Amino acid sequence: MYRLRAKKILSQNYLMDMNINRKIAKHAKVNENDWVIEIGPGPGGITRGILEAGASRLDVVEIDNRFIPPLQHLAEAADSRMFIHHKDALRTEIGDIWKKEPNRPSSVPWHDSKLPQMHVIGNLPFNIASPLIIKYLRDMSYRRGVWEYGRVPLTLTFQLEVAKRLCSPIACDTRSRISIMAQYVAEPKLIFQISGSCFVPRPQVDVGVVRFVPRKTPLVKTSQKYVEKGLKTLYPPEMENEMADELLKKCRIDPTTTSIKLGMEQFADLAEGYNEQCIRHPGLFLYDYTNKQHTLESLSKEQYPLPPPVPVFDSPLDEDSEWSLRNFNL
Ligand SMILES: C[S@@+](CC[C@H](N)C(=O)[O-])C[C@H]1O[C@@H](n2cnc3c(N)ncnc32)[C@H](O)[C@@H]1O
Repeated sequence: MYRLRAKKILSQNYLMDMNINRKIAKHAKVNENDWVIEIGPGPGGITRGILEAGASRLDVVEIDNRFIPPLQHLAEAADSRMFIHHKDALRTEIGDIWKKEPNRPSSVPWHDSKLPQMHVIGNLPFNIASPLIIKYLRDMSYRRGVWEYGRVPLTLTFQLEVAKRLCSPIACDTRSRISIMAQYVAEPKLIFQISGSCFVPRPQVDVGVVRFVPRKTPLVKTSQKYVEKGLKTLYPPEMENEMADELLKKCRIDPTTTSIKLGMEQFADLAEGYNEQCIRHPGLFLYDYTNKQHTLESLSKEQYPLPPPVPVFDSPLDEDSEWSLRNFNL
């Protein structure tokens, strides 16, 4: 009706099959009276699926002005349930969309088994999928944005290879840093796959739909102590000041910040920097501050005094991810 063509620069691959659009809404577990934010609605296929599932409010964030008229058309038919935000999702704080809405569903404490009646859903453009998921995982770990309201589930599409990495179990060659970043704060599940042939135009890859349910408590325990204090326990007393200081400087982390304030990318930097120190100081990797008998010298004579090599996978994520370890000259 609107004679729209896909723009390659916006990675537009539309899902025109309403059975799949309904399936996404169903597997995202959208129920009557839920509130939903959809990222990148495009011509509105999934949008219809969400409205049909009975969402009582749907906010869509779309960057391409060509889609605004058809979305308005849909909004008119949706009995005041749908609101359009003509914006760039990467620059939009989605938590602000509902901030001033007095009738929004009740917030649910993070430790509660129940989830809030809210969802974030999107068939994302592949070129914004990586930065957006990093942003949302970070917001989840800080419990900010929509995650201020509780453990709001997030259902997003990714190219299948990335979806597999996000959900990868251990000891699998799909396991990568993004698996840890996602699984530390959420339980991501690859809920179903969509063949590339279901999209218009057809992308070169298949697609995985991933549902992230935030964990009640992150798996990595954090404390309110200064981060420097915790780091020092990684080293024998004679080198703790120098090594902790070096690591924090390289990662550009304030020593008096608390570990709860560190984002996942800073944890990744610390892990990588510590690994590098362990390679420079054989035996350090085996050091355990609770075992006072061990010295660095005795540990360096053990059979495996160095950390195991870090496996390297070619990943499209490595190229554009903002948390690459630029600080280190390894
Ligand atoms: C892969 S298409 C999917 C469209 C629709 N959801 C579907 O399934 O048919 C991605 C959509 O996201 C939109 N988009 C791209 N970059 C965006 C951004 N930064 N913020 C918001 N929307 C964006 C595109 O204009 C396009 O409509």
